[in-house]
Amino acid sequence: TTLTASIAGFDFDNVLLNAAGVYCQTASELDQILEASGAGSLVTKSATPAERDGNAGVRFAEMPLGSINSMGLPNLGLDYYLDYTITHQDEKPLFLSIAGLTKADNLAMLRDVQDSDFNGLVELNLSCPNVPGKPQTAYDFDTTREILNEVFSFYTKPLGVKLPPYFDIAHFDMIAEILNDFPLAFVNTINSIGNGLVVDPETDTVVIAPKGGFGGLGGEIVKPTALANVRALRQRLRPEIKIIGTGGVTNGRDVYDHILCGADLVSVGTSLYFEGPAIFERLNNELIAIMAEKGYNHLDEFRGRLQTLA
Ligand SMILES: O=C(O)c1[nH]c(=O)[nH]c(=O)c1Cl
Repeated sequence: TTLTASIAGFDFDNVLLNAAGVYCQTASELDQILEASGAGSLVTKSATPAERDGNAGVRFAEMPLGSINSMGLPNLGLDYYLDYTITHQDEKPLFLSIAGLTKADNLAMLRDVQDSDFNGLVELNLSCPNVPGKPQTAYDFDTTREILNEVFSFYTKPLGVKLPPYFDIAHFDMIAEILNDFPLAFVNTINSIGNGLVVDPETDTVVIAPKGGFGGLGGEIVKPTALANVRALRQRLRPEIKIIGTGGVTNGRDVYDHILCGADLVSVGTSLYFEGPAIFERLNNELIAIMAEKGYNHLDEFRGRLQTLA
């Protein structure tokens, strides 16, 4: 059974990696993903130009069927993650995630990466829901087109975007129309479902401190939305734009479902947070078992082959 996939000429020897933000804040965490058997790649915590503390107070909580977070983009700054990825980029194809708070910050960071020795893939995060006062960029279609226009006026290395979930067929059409106009290597869908609210039944309070308890949802609970976004974008995007499926992966069947909906790579967030990097080997083994049951030897035999009903 081969679990290979490729994006922008990079060959991945298996389809799994971490979701940006999970297990990827420090070199120590990143090393654990890099060395984890079953992880084909890694992505760094979304970087801003300078180091950030992020939001104050309790900012992550487990809930039934998933997690809620309002981290607020805590990160060690672009140079830290650029150093890490340049150091390790010959070991596996790597993703560097960036999330500027302004268009100017995104463009400045991309100029730095363009001029650096990093030759891996950049994931431009247009979907952070947790910076107070900042909207999720990719819900603003005009701004998204404007940013991509400026990015591709100078950036020539492989680049993809991390998208928020969309919930309206018209919005799938609109974002795909924009993305198809650009030489994107991939899209990663979905980011957390923004601004959910969880109540602690013991205390009648919210469970995280920032923003009055509103935070991004991840885990099992988001799987149907994640699969819908993977499927809808696969149906609409040019085939050259690959898809990283993220959201709701807890077992091999979830990985299989993301691929069936069209994903080329599959990333794991909430479950990785709770289980640790050993999850990658488990997920790969479970995926291989499902493929064996179905007589598949390669992902190409079922990628994107979700059937509709007559
Ligand atoms: O609060 C965060 O740091 C965060 N949290 C998320 O769930 N998605 C993101 O893209 C980011 Cl940047």
